[in-house]
Amino acid sequence: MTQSPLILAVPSKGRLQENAAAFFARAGLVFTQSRGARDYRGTLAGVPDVEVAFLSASEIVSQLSSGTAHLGITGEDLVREQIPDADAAVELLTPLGFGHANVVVAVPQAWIDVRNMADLDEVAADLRARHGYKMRVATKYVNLTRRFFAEKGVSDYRIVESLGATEGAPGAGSAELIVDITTTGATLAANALKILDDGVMLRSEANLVASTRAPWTDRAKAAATAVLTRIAAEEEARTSREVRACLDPAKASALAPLVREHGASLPYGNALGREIVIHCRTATVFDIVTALQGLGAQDISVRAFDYLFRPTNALTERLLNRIG
Ligand SMILES: Nc1ncnc2c1ncn2[C@@H]1O[C@H](COP(=O)(O)OP(=O)(O)OP(=O)(O)O)[C@@H](O)[C@H]1O
Ligand SMILES: O=P(O)(O)OC[C@H]1O[C@H](OP(=O)(O)OP(=O)(O)O)[C@H](O)[C@@H]1O
Ligand SMILES: [Mg+2]
Repeated sequence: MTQSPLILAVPSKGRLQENAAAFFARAGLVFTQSRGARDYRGTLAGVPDVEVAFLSASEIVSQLSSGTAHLGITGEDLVREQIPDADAAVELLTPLGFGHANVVVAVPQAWIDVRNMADLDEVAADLRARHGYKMRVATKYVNLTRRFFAEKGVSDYRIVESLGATEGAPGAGSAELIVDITTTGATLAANALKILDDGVMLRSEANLVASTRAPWTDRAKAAATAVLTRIAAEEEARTSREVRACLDPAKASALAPLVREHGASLPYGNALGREIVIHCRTATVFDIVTALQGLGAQDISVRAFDYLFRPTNALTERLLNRIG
């Protein structure tokens, strides 16, 4: 029996598409897509055993949850909303630094006395007494809303499921308040809504997510390791620098403590000759240069890398720890 390949789910539209494609490109992972009318499938150039599925952010969550896809990029908001037992079904391998958005509770700005979740109890009681109906919350984040409102002890409300333009609901009279995602706040402001002081339910961003339920064959594991190793090597490169210098061998004994003090390393060992090579975090470069100058080092150079492959990386370890 042939072992199934790795299914990598990538956003094909919407807010995450461009950034996700750029993220893979940075890691030298290039899609070769055969995007015919119905064939939203592709491969990764030069990485065997990977099948790329181009899907919407929300479909990616469904496929990770069911185990149809092994790895995917999607928003944490959707993971938390769509998967009841998210921590069992998926592993968030790493946040990606894009797709930032907060899931928030927002009410009309005109409600000047309503500032926090506790104030909603009064609103609910008032609506009931004066108009005889339950306070209505418009949202597509039904599960997140139920969980958050329960935590805050607000129970006298009903959810009006919204499929889009949620911010318009209070103005249209179909709900009193909303739960939705916001980034700049422009849409909330345009609809004269304000976020409650304790109304930030989740700070979300795009994540690289692994499914624990997908068929992790040896073939899929090997392909995932190849992909994650490249991603990790790009990140390691971006956050690291190489410092080279010419140092009097008589000063070599001062190198190990210098490197230790700055959390750096001597990847090729301590100086035998005069040339020394240090790998360090970007932020520590100039402190290290100064320290080397203090030792009388000369012709100090600092270089960036394209890729830096370490013997192990946190991404692959995280995945293998989880899927065994
Ligand atoms: N304004 C935003 N800025 C940055 N990221 C956002 C923003 N809105 C949403 N996102 C992130 O992108 C994910 C997908 O949103 P997107 O708008 O692409 O699709 P959607 O609206 O959920 O679905 P559909 O494309 O089917 O309408 C969201 O769940 C969230 O994680
Ligand atoms: O705080 P802001 O920067 O104004 O962004 C928030 C808006 O962005 C998203 O909608 P999107 O444009 O993705 O349209 P959608 O409702 O069709 O998802 C979200 O649903 C908000 O409506
Ligand atoms: Mg959207």
